[in-house]
Amino acid sequence: MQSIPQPWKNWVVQNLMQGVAADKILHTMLDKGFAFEPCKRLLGSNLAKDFKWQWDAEFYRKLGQIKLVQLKNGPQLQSVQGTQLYCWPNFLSSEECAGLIALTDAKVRPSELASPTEDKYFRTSSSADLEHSDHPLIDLVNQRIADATGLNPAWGEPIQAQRYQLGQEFKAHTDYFEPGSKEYDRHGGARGQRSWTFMVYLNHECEGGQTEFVRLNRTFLPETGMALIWNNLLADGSVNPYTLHHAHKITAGAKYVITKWYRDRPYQSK
Ligand SMILES: O=C(O)CCC(=O)C(=O)O
Ligand SMILES: [Fe+2]
Repeated sequence: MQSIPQPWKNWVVQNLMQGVAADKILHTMLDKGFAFEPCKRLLGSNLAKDFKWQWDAEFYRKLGQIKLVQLKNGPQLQSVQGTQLYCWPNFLSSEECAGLIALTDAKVRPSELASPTEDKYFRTSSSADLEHSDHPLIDLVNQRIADATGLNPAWGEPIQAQRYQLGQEFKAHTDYFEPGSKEYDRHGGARGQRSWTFMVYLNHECEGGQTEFVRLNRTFLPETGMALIWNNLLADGSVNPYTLHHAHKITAGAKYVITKWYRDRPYQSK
């Protein structure tokens, strides 16, 4: 899995051959969501040695070192392949989960897709944006996530809840936006790429509904209050395809989760 797809590599070479300045090529790539480090490697000596960019390897190394990584009795690292994936049982109490389920039921609408797909059964769940102003419980949960991660809340999207009823699922997808795609143009840009995902299961009164990281060979069964936390980016800032995951179909009951996605820039809603 290459961090810059071959067609984009060809595009870079063509531009260099036509005499386009390396820093101009670089800025186009950055605007399209490619990370600085792999672009810098690709451009090699064409780019001035002292070219500086805030979102460099050091930036993503720090972004990868969230607080929970350092907690001795905290969540456990679950995965291989250089992916940071943590599981944290009892992150929320069952009372807190029940409160969030009630808020979700009061607000749900059909879920949207970040990337267009021909498959209208790709994501069949319902979603609800749980805003700060909705209820003090949302503030409490946002605060707990901020305390647990040390991530600046300004870089987080509002919490979003998902409800899956019988037969509903979210097929294998990544939470990051594909660099170089229309999806990145629409959702990334000034608001940045998705970095960390902080997800909490709100119930386990269901069959099916497991979350499978299909390229990591890791599957999690819903457990009330348990958090799954993963970094969608690698240490050099490029997207991590190993984070591909599938929320399997519900075969009995219903499943509820909340998700907070973080960006790699301060997030401002449109
Ligand atoms: O419901 C799950 O298990 C995963 C949800 C998810 O992947 C998402 O909302 O992006
Ligand atoms: Fe997801």
